[in-house]
Amino acid sequence: MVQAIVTDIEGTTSSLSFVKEVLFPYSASHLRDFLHTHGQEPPVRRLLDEARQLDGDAREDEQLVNTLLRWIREDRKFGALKGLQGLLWEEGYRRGDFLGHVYEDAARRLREWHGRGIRLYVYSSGSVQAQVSLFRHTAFGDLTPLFHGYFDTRVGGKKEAASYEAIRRELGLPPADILFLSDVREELDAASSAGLRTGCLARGEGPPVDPGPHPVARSFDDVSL
Ligand SMILES: CSCCC(=O)C(=O)COP(=O)(O)O
Ligand SMILES: [Mg+2]
Repeated sequence: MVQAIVTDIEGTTSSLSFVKEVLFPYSASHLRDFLHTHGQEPPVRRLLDEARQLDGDAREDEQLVNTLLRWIREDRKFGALKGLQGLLWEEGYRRGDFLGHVYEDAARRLREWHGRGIRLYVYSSGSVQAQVSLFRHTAFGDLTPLFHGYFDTRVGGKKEAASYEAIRRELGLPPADILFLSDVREELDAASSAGLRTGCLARGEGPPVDPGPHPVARSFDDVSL
């Protein structure tokens, strides 16, 4: 019996285009201003130091900014970049520059599953801060009360079975009682290797999704527990 659902964001609860055409460009165009205003604050400094360690060449501030901008263009999933984006996007949400996109079927079924006592979690490459901000500011209101917890790449990469084993341990449930939802075959394969149930979202946005052996759903309405 499914007791917990762990969901990906981009391509699963939320559209690819929101992430690629709203969030990423926003972080690129606001990065310099954000660092100018907040660059001396301890959480930001820690993330900048972490980014500097990943790119030994980026000793000067300008070089580091250029490295971060390149990582955004290349969609790199480094924790330091994701942490900075999360802080920067939170400002954007609070200013009302955009809302977190969540598909209607996802918002509705997440509410239904929560009402049935199923524990809901998010696992995304976006930082925990970015995940919370997205679900707090949606067209369907604040969805954060629905979630028990959030995981980002601090628990490990999304294509590694060990990450799902760590999540399972944290949830304290048998793996077969946990359903992982994603639009990326390699993530589903990794979750399945750790013994989790899987569901592949193929929403028809962007390049065709390869479901492999995983049950396919065109929306959360098709997800069977
Ligand atoms: C938390 S919204 C931003 C998502 C993001 O930064 C990203 O890289 C997409 O990651 P996902 O694991 O949700 O596909
Ligand atoms: Mg995804």
